[in-house]
Amino acid sequence: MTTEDVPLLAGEHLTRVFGRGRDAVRAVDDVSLALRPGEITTVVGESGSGKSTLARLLLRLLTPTAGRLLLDGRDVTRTSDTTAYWRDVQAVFQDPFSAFNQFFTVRRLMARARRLLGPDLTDARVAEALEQVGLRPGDVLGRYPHQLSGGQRQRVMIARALLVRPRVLIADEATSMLDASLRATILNVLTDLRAETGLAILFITHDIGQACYVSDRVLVMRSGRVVESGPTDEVIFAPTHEYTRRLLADVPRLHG
Ligand SMILES: Nc1ncnc2c1ncn2[C@@H]1O[C@H](COP(=O)(O)OP(=O)(O)OP(=O)(O)O)[C@@H](O)[C@H]1O
Repeated sequence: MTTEDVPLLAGEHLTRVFGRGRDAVRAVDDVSLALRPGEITTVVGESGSGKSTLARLLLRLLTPTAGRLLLDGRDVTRTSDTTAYWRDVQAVFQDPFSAFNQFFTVRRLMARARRLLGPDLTDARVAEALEQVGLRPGDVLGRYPHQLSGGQRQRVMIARALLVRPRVLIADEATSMLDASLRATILNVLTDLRAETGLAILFITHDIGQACYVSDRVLVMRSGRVVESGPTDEVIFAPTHEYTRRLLADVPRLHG
């Protein structure tokens, strides 16, 4: 294998079981995936299919029951240095309002990255991250979360993740709480980032319509397993699995 073939971040046979014996749930069951620079990979599946558990495994917030996590081909499944890992792999979650401390201004929220960045966290770097997501620093830095729109809050979240200049961004239902037009804005922010920074993005959603809009590759999850995966065009326009067809049937405008 040449270095170019080595994925930026790869999960190999990742499995996570919760509980024991008859109550055991295989939330993620033998899932393999590879994230590459400048590519958006979407994981799609219904509620309970294991998407968030997979995200938490990839973020090293959970340890897999089996399987490995490789960063640049290096096994990082059980390395102790999560701080270094989180400089490379960052995340944005569903509800930006609950994730923020309501009593902190945007300036102070952004300053929390100091834990990972130390003195590298400069005003210029904060401004750069906000500009990358289309926000004007002067407009938002002094504001509290409730003084921002839902779309602005989600963009602040993305900016905060970008502060460390990660190479991988995991967006777990990052657009689900937003209405259709704001959702499109955030999806555009993600596609622009991919183009400008070569970021590898894992986009997690229950909505296969969104997968179609942004991604290069799609993995369809059901009951912890990947039932179908491949380039977006193939999965969306020539699905081979009955479950994928069912998900697509709920998006009439794609096939109508
Ligand atoms: N900490 C936990 N303890 C026990 N079971 C869990 C835990 N976390 C998740 N599960 C179970 O694992 C399965 C997958 O859950 P997960 O949250 O990963 O699915 P999801 O696809 O992200 O769903 P949603 O879209 O509703 O968030 C579910 O059956 C869930 O009940």
